Amino acid sequence: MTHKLLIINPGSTSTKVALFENQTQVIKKSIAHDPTTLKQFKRMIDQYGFRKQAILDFISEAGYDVNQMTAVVGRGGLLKPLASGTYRVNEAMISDLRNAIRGEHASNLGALIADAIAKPLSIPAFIVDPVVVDEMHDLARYTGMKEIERVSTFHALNQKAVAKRAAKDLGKPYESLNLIIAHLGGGISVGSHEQGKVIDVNNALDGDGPMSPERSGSVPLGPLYKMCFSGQYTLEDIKRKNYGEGGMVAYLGTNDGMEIMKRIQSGDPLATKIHEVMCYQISKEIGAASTVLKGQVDAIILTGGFAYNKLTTDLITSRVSFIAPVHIYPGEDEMLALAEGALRVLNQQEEVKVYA
Ligand SMILES: Nc1ncnc2c1ncn2[C@@H]1O[C@H](COP(=O)(O)OP(=O)(O)OP(=O)(O)O)[C@@H](O)[C@H]1O
Ligand SMILES: CCCC(=O)O
Repeated sequence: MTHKLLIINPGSTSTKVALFENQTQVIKKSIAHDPTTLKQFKRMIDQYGFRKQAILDFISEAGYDVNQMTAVVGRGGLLKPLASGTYRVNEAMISDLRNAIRGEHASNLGALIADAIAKPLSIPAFIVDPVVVDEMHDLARYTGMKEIERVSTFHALNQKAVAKRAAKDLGKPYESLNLIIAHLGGGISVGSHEQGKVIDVNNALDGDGPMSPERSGSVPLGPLYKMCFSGQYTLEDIKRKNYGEGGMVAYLGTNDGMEIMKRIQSGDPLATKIHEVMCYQISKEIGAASTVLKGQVDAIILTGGFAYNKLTTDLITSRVSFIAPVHIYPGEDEMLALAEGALRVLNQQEEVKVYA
């Protein structure tokens, strides 16, 4: 049987859309959203109608009929912590995403839009490996502040997909390998994969880990709380410094890796320095992950948009290759990973999970 899948992957600056016939991608587009248009929406949920219409317009302009779809699959958002897998979109999930119970993130729109398209067609809507997949071991959950617990929030979909691809290339089951996977995107997460489980990972959304193109990563607490109580900043100002206007954006005014590379090539000393700092911090996080895995590391994998850039991967490799061989899987496999997650359930190779 041929399953016709509509795949929806909302990101901070774009919505990626694809149609799949079983595992074959028929069309794909990354619909870029103008940052000034997005800024008009106060909350993420306010972008729902705008993004849904952009998806439907793309499908009809490409000459396809949404009525022919047999399932819709969205990227999963900030839900309660979950086991890895494929989940049917249900009312509990819709309600938690609408109320942003774990915060605002573009991926919250994946299930909402998938459900809105699927429901009138009486076809199922799914999410796969949302950003809250939680396989962390107990030790990783503690901080030094009793009131604050570490939670697992990372690029679970791409990390899991790339891990399985790398395992195949290494000729071993994912469940038999120890891998460190660094996703280098707009946000950065470094996961310690121990025999098929991500037992520790920095929280890519919450000021934890290395700086990224648009996030601050960890900063010393003392100066931060002085800033918070100085009266000079609102909570929103501080949040933006951590997320959206931190990292490369704070120092260089852009989160665009290509632009930063151009500046480096033209000899810009600040761009060169800040890029090196980001690579240094990523390498430190990889070093920390190697201790989580007690030095038993089969491979280090660099993935995400910045992994396309040789200067970035060379700088990181020069610091971490003593730990394990470094493999580069640039970009992301998220659309295929979403399609495959739905197909495993539709073809009854895996049981669909229920969000409660
Ligand atoms: N060839 C390249 N050289 C340098 N940087 C690049 C290249 N290609 C993409 N990038 C940068 O990678 C980043 C985006 O990566 P990616 O597409 O993985 O992230 P995203 O999907 O926007 O966010 P996230 O991965 O955090 O969800 C951007 O800063 C982009 O400019
Ligand atoms: C938390 C993973 C997704 C992101 O960095 O935006």
